[in-house]
Amino acid sequence: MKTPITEIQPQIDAQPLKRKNSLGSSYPPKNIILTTSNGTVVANGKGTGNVNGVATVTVASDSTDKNLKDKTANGTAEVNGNGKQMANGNGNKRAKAPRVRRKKAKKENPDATAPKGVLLTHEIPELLKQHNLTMEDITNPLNDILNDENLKAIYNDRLVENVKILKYTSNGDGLALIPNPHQPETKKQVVIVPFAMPGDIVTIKVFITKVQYVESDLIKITEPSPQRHDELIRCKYFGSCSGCQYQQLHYSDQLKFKQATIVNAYKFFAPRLSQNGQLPIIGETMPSPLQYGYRSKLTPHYEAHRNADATTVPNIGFGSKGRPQFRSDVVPLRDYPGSVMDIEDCIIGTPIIRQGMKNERAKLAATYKGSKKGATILLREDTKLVDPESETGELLDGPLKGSKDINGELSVYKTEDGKFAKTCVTDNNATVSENVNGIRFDFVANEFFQNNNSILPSVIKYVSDNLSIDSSDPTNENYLVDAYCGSGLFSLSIAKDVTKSLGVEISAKSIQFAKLNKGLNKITNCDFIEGKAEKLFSKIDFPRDKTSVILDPPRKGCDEVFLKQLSEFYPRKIVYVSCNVHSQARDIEFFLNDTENGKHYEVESIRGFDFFPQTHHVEGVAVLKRKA
Ligand SMILES: C[S@@+](CC[C@H](N)C(=O)[O-])C[C@H]1O[C@@H](n2cnc3c(N)ncnc32)[C@H](O)[C@@H]1O
Repeated sequence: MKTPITEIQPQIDAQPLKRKNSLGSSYPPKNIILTTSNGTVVANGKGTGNVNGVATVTVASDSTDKNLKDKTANGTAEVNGNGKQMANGNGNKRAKAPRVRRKKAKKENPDATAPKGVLLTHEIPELLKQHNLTMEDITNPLNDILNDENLKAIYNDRLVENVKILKYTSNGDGLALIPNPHQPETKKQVVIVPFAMPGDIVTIKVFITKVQYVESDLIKITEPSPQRHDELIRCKYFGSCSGCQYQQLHYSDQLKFKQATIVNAYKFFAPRLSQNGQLPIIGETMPSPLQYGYRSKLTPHYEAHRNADATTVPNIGFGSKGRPQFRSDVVPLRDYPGSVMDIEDCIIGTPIIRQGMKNERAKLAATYKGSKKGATILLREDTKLVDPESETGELLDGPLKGSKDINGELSVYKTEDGKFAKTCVTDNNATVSENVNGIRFDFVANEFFQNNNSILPSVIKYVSDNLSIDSSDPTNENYLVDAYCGSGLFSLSIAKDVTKSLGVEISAKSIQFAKLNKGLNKITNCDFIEGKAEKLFSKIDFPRDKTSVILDPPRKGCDEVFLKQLSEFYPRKIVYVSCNVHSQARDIEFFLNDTENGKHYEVESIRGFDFFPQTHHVEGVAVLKRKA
């Protein structure tokens, strides 16, 4: 039996309380806490409800709320201004508010120069500016959505038609504006649509809401962009596999979009240089000689089975990007639990890497007995020089090793010119070789080495041409500093034109191989030291006016300590090679504006190199020279 209400103080409205969400509209909250005879007093679990007064009520002794029942039998409970409840009955026990945890959205705090960081700090604000919108106009009430199933249903899992894709993100995803489903008249949402491109009009399915944007799957292209040429798509996994974004584009358009990525990177991350007219026009992107069949390393993987005893061979391949459907009529995708797609072949891989993938998949299928763990399979090309003098095709760089086919035969690919024999190595710790311009580079299979051999000769030539090394007169002295040198690619490639070079690299293994490669190629004028790039400056005794510097840092770029020391050293020329044009732009902005000698430099040129055709990636090469 319910105990009757003894008192309701006038401060509180006995009408059902409604919670206001941050969009300003009311809807019934989930947690009904107290029941009165004249109405329902409602507050949410954490007591953040819209309760403006204090209510003292007798709590039903048969309340279904266990907390209240236990703690406040025969007593009264107060709802204070914050919606918190306190018992003050004769048991003198204070009832705790029911513990209903409110879900809180996780804060997204990515590195500013990573794709998500670029999206949040630059691409979305720019889009809003171009469409006269404020951040408030597109902000989603994520905390409310997470705590309310009705609201969640309104926001997520919905089809939106006639979405016009406005631009590409730096990650190669389409970006658009759509009406906010809860307040379509007044508010909008920024939506990310992988595989859609600027100019497409599409149907999408929104599947998740974040504070500043929503993510969606591309369902249908109702009106293709004039630049879209789906007939160019060569891979049956394109449009679901997360590896490629640009297969539907003519190659010349891929290069243009990559040029635009660099333009944006400098606009976003070098605003002072941009505004002061201190940047050159971004050059055309240098094409890759091979647009498919170029990748000398792939790392397909598989996930652990949810049921550890299951012996079904898992999907082996690459991650899928959502669950798009726009190509489902072309490629019926095998149902894949988890996010890894079953990929039999990857056509951006070199011939021997593709063969290795086939071999390793077959091997796993034949031997798989269930596993609690997933794994990554390394597929790395190993290139051995064939002795041009030998009629039997003897090798010069040691024996062949690597992935075998199902008959146990080592798979070998011989290049058409007969110069090289290639295998696919799967052992992470094996030593492999690569040959660039006749120079042999050995390195450990899972350590860094550039992945597109076909473009390396033109990259090395471009870097070398821009170092201002004048080797026409042998009495000229030219010095080279190779920061982040890996296993010596640039130093050793340019060694013949310089008096002396010094490379620095943090990976002990890579340095060990840089030294070995120097010996293998009978090069004597290159030194290598292991350590952080800053360590370099205490070791350099090269004359600064005759020294050029190559920088080729990892994605995060250089740190400020290094850039300050570089500026103090004051070399005649700097060529900055980067796989992340955003951190490159940030570093160049810092170097020119915020280091001691930065003001004495100018940016001579910036252009991209297409190391990864069919994908959004672009390598940037920027050249800095001293003004005098
Ligand atoms: C993009 S790779 C370039 C390697 C080489 N230039 C090449 O083309 O083969 C970047 C290299 O920087 C190295 N590295 C990362 N952080 C470093 C640091 N603080 N100081 C020196 N080297 C670093 C990595 O080990 C990696 O080999």
